Formats: sequence, C-alpha cells, structure tokens
Amino acid sequence: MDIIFYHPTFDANHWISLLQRQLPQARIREWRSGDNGPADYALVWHPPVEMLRGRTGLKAVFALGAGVDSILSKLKKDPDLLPAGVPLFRLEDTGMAEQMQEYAVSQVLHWFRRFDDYQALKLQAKWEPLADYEREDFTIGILGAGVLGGKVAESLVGWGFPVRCWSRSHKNYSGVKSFAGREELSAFANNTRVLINLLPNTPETVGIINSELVNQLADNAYVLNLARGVHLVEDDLLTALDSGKLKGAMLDVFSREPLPAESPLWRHPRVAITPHVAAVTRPAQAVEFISSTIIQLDKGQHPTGQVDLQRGY
Ligand SMILES: NC(=O)C1=CN([C@@H]2O[C@H](COP(=O)(O)OP(=O)(O)OC[C@H]3O[C@@H](n4cnc5c(N)ncnc54)[C@H](OP(=O)(O)O)[C@@H]3O)[C@@H](O)[C@H]2O)C=CC1
Ligand SMILES: O=CC(=O)O
Repeated sequence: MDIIFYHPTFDANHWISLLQRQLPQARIREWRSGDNGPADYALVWHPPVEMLRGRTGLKAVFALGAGVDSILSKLKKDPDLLPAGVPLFRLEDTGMAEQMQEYAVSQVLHWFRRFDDYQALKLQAKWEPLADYEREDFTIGILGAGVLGGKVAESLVGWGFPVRCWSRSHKNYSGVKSFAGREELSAFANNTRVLINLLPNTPETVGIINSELVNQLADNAYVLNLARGVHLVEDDLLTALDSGKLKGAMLDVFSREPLPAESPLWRHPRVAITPHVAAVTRPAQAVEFISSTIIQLDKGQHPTGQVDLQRGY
C-alpha cells in the first residue's frame, strides 16, 4: 500500500513515523511537486491541484482537519483538485471534542460567574459584589449537533445548564432539547442565553448568526463562535453589542484570518478573541483514526467520517 502526505505546515516526518507505526506494511512518503508515483491513499491539507489531479486509482483522500470547507470551495473552482469518485474523509473528533468542551465550558462559566463584569469593575478599582445568575436563566443553545456539538452539549448538561441544540436532523442526546431545520430555528433561538456555533461552513449556514437570529435570543445574550468566521455577520454582532442586546462575544474564527489589525473586533471591550485554536489537529489521535479507517476500507467495510460532497460536510 502506498500513502502520500501533504500539509503546508505540519512536520511530515513526524506524521509519517506515526503512520508507519500503525501501518507497518505501508510505503509512506511526503508528496513533493513532480511526484506522480503510485498512491492508494492521500492525507492532505490545502493540497496543490497537481498532487491529486487524475489520481482516479486512489482509494480515499483524508482531510487533516474536521472542516472540509476550504477543500470543497477550491474543488468548486477547480474540479481537478479531487479525483472524481474517490471518497473524501475528514477527522472525526480525534481529540478535538475534548478541546471544544474545555473551551466552551470555561467560557460559559466565565460569563455565568460574571467574571466579565468583575473584570470591568476591577478596571475601575470598584469592590462591588453582584447578584448571582441562575442556571434556569442561562439556557445554552448549540448550533450544530454533530461530533463536536454533541460532545459540547453533553459537557454543559453535566454542569447543570439547560441545553438545546439545532441541527439538520433531530438528535436524542440525554438532557438536551433538540431542534431541527430552518422551521425550528426561531424556537431554538428564543430564550437562548449563550449561543455556541459548531456548524460546518456550507452555503446553507453562511451568515446564519445575523441580526435576525441574534434579536431572537434572550436579552443580555452571549455568542461563542467556534466553527467558521463566515457564519457570523460581524457588523450585526457589533450592532447587537452596542445596542445592549448582546452582553459579550468570544470569537475563535473570523471571515478573514489572521484578523486584520484594523478590525474593530480587536478593540471592542466585550469581545474576546483567540486565533483559531479552539481545537487543533492532534497528530497521534488523527493517525489512529486514519489508520483504522484505512484498515476498514481495505477490508471492504464502510467506516464513518466520509464527507457527503453534495451536502458539503
Ligand atoms: N475553531 C476550530 O478550531 C475548529 C472548528 N471546527 C469547525 O467545527 C465544525 C463542526 O465539526 P463537527 O462537529 O466535526 O461536524 P459534524 O459534521 O459532525 O456536525 C455538523 C453538525 O451541523 C449540522 N448541520 C449541518 N448543516 C446544517 C444545516 N443546514 N442546518 C442545520 N444543521 C446543520 C449537522 O446536522 P445533522 O447532524 O443533522 O447532519 C451536524 O449536527 C467543522 O465543520 C469546522 O468548521 C472544527 C474543528 C476545529
Ligand atoms: O478548524 C479546524 C478544523 O479542523 O476544521
């Protein structure tokens, strides 16, 4: 079995040695421009078109992340990016769910315990105990209830918050109220105090966090965007923060990354920012998932993780 690997920034030697341990029989190499040698599987992130063009003999391509929007948007512009008929797989969890849980739980607790207010008071040297928030007034609404959204929901249920989720199809997560489809989006938003986004970037989800949605949230609501910048209409967010509808926002992802220095988001006192680090690819866990998927494919089985190219996730 031949495997080719390409990532613009990852340490290819490290990945190849991890893969080799899991798949000792495989011949694994870093792909470089001009390499037209044999390949059964390709592991990629932002692959050059030349890498996969015409490789119809591939058994699968693996994206080295959870979101495949960058690959699918390039594919629209250049159909040679992925050989027709070859399945595309993405990383399912591989350590990202735990990171998303840490991020979401810590930020929800930060807002729930009013650390944002205490930080503002501290800057004025004011000693002022504030009234506690009640959990029943702190409904958490999670947009996207898949691999990552489902796990984040589970962890927030564990902290005793009322949790609801919104997805394409209804879910049956313990302690979580499920809403599905556009027709239930308003009911989902109504009374949501903390809106967490874990949707994939598809034509249906772009711009979903806009004035219309935000105005349906509870008053003094918060937005936590962990998925993709294009989901959020940044001007609508700033308007809602300035009008007082929203109390705060924490953003990990932006429509332009790195976020340009002139963006007003950097300077807004109630916006917190991290540089797209909510959940990073963990090589050892990713390699375990990819190797096990390869073994299942080689046995003619149907592993999970295949991207539906029509649906876009
Ligand atoms: N900031 C970061 O560091 C990272 C961000 N991400 C982002 O998180 C996203 C989610 O990842 P993951 O949980 O693995 O993805 P999944 O594919 O497992 O889950 C996606 C969820 O979104 C729902 N969904 C998709 N389209 C719609 C729609 N049109 N209407 C309603 N619901 C919809 C799906 O519904 P259904 O279940 O019914 O199909 C599913 O519940 C990734 O696509 C990526 O963009 C991922 C990793 C790191
Ligand atoms: O944003 C990261 C990903 O894996 O998707």
